[in-house]
Formats: sequence, C-alpha cells, structure tokens
Amino acid sequence: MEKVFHLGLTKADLQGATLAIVPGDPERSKRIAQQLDNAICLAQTREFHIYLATIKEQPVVVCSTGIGGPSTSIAVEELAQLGIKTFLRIGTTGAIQPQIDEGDILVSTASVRLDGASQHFAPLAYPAVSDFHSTQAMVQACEFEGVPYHTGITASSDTFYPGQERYDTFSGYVSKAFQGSCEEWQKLNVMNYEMESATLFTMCAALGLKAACVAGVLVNRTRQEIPDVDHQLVEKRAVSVVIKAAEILLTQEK
Ligand SMILES: O=P(O)(O)O[C@H]1O[C@H](CO)[C@@H](O)[C@H]1O
Ligand SMILES: O=c1cc[nH]c(=O)[nH]1
Repeated sequence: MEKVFHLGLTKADLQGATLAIVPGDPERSKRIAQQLDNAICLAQTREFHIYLATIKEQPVVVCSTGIGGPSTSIAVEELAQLGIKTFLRIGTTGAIQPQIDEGDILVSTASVRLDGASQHFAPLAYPAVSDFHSTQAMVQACEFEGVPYHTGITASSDTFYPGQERYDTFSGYVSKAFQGSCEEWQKLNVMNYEMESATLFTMCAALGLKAACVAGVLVNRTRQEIPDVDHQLVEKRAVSVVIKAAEILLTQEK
C-alpha cells in the first residue's frame, strides 16, 4: 500500500491497530503515548503527531487532529484508510451550564453541527451522534476513575470566538447569526463548546466508523471567560478516562 497523503504512513506501520485516541493538541499526543506501553513516534507532520503504542498488548494509535473540523477530517479519513475503526477524541472544553465545574469531565452523546466540514459528509439533517458502545466505555471509564462527569450534547463550532459567542475579542463584535446563540444552547440543555466533535461524529457515523468524545472543562462561561485552572491537571483527568475507555473497548474486542 502507498503512503497516505498527509500522515505519510502505510497500513503496515500501524501493526493491525483498529483503535485510535485522537487529541486536538499535538503535544498532548506525546503526553498520552508516554502513559501507554511500548510507545514509538511514527510521524510528526503539520498538526498530526502520531504514535503507536500498546494497551494490554494490543496495538493502539495516538494521533493529534489539530484544531477544527478540516484537519480532523483528514486525520480520520487517512487513519481509516490505514485500518482504524474506532476514534476516541480527548479534548478540552468550555462549559455553558452553571452546574458544571472546572475540572469536570464531559462525555458528548451528540453534537450541534456549528462546523462546516461535517456538511461535506452528510446534510445538516443528519445527526452528529456518537457511537453508543464507545460512549458507554467512556462513561464506564469515568466511573472507574471516580471523576466527576456529565453526559449530554456539545456545541461544536468552527470558530473559537464568534461561533462560541465570545465578546472579549479584538472587535468585540459577534455576527448576527451567533448573537444570542449561547443563551439558546443553554436553554436547549447543551453542556459545552468545543471544535471537533461535530465533524468527527458525523463523518464516523456516515462512513460506518465509531467515535466517542471526552473533554476536560477548562472554564465555565457562566462565571468567567479566561480559565484559571491548571490545564495539565484537567488534561490528566481526561487522559486517564480515554486510556481506560480504550482498554475497556480493546478488552471487549478480544
Ligand atoms: O484541547 P483540544 O483537543 O484542542 O480541544 C479544544 O481546544 C481547542 C480550542 O482551544 C479546540 O481544538 C477545542 O475543541
Ligand atoms: O471555551 C472553550 C474552551 C476550550 N475549547 C473550546 O473550544 N472552547
């Protein structure tokens, strides 16, 4: 098999792995891989930092997606070409419901499609829904790790500022389409904002792949805009959940 376009890898490089842990941040890829067994770096190209490791002697890939839907869609497409069938996203997020605390873990059951990339895979009427069993494994992992967690709907936006209705910006202006949108999502029981799950869920559901998403809360937007929590501590908690979820799914597969 030829190397895939961006990741520059062949199927043989993945040694039969069918599950990938997909953080946004490239540096997070390394920090996750360091917690697994037998980790080796396969490639670092653009935003895609790719590691092969094992969990309970089964191969697993860790590959960063970068920020947003377009680069996520490339990572997922090319990993799927290489044999990956299950994608576990681990991200950071901003909560918009008052009962959610900084440091809590959010497991997304579905996403509001505020992205553009997902529309290249299926029309807007198609749901951005997570895979039930992979999401169940995320929940089991939260229970096992004893972390505070919530399940529900995530708003997944192409932009960090206007699409998440942020006014603490250079211009202070949010285009009319997004004015009042945060309040609407709050009233519709949306838990949080992030930037990749809509693309991930839609394309995986449409292509017959499996996806789940867990995120650590950096900030609660009902109280403040700029985080004051320790990012590494929040990340550590979410990473422990995704690694346990991967272990649960790989053990079920055996
Ligand atoms: O921490 P990651 O995985 O990058 O996730 C979140 O953080 C980034 C924005 O700061 C977006 O990618 C958003 O989805
Ligand atoms: O508020 C936030 C925090 C992290 N990531 C986002 O996309 N939004």
